[in-house]
Amino acid sequence: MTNSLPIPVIVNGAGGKMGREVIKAVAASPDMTLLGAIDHNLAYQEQDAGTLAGIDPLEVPITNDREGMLAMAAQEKQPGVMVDFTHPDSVYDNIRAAIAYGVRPVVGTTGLSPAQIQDLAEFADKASMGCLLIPNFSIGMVLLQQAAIAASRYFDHVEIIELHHNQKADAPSGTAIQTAQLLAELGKTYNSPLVTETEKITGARGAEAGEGIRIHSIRLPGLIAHQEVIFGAAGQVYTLRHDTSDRSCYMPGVLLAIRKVLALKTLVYGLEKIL
Ligand SMILES: NC(=O)C1=CN([C@@H]2O[C@H](COP(=O)(O)OP(=O)(O)OC[C@H]3O[C@@H](n4cnc5c(N)ncnc54)[C@H](OP(=O)(O)O)[C@@H]3O)[C@@H](O)[C@H]2O)C=CC1
Ligand SMILES: O=C(O)C1=N[C@H](C(=O)O)C[C@H](O)C1
Repeated sequence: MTNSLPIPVIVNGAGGKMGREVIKAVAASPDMTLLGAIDHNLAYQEQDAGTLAGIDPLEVPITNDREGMLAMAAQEKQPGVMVDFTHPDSVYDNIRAAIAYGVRPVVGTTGLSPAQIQDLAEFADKASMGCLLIPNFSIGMVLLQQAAIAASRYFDHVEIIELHHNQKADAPSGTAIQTAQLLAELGKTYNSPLVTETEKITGARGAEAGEGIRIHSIRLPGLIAHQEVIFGAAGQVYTLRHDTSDRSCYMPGVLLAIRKVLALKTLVYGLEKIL
């Protein structure tokens, strides 16, 4: 039996689809306490985070005062964690602010550029602080990516299709970009063209994500988050597919990341690195 204090957690983007799930998951975790809930949407100000998430009140009012909340976390006996599910436009500033206050970021928000990630890695290094950037918190997606890496030894042709709800701000998805990176890092070039291709409508062949890998993004109401990695070779097609039917699938990964980030001293990218 351990008598260590619960991990103080701040949720940024608390009123959003993922923020509400995280509030429920943190509230149900005995080794964590919800210290604060941030959201810039004025409609949520002062609302109780628990009530908004659909559980019992937690006596944590939602605020848009990020600096005040981080300053409060910096006063805690235990190092705090900020879970960020906000927006591609704000996540970079949120991460820098958290690190500056000694609060460890666990980041699900996608859309950071490679230059921003590099800059944040240097910032975390200088501060000797852990920071987790996780494009996808579901175990199923890690397994799909591992299967794709295994398949790439035998297939030279691959394309990625990602399908999401139509409220998603960034395209392609962070997961699709990471999947393409994992395949590109294996040191081969895919999809050598057999003919000279002409796009009659720009974008018809998707976006080139490096080493010949193409990503196609679909946005429709009715979808949550889905990805296919399709390999082709003479006479056969091998399709890997992951479907999200409920955002609760991300929560075991989020809780694991909150626990793991405290022991890190650098920025780490990808759930597979902490499993
Ligand atoms: N890594 C993973 O496993 C997953 C990652 N995601 C990513 O997480 C992010 C959020 O997704 P989702 O919850 O669906 O999005 P939502 O739009 O449902 O939620 C985001 C919330 O954050 C608020 N917000 C936006 N900007 C700020 C800011 N600067 N400060 C504080 N609050 C802010 C929004 O308010 P308002 O609406 O008023 O702008 C909204 O309430 C996206 O980048 C998405 O791709 C999503 C699912 C899984
Ligand atoms: O916006 C979403 O919903 C999701 N975003 C992440 C991404 O961009 O990869 C993770 C998951 O696909 C859900």
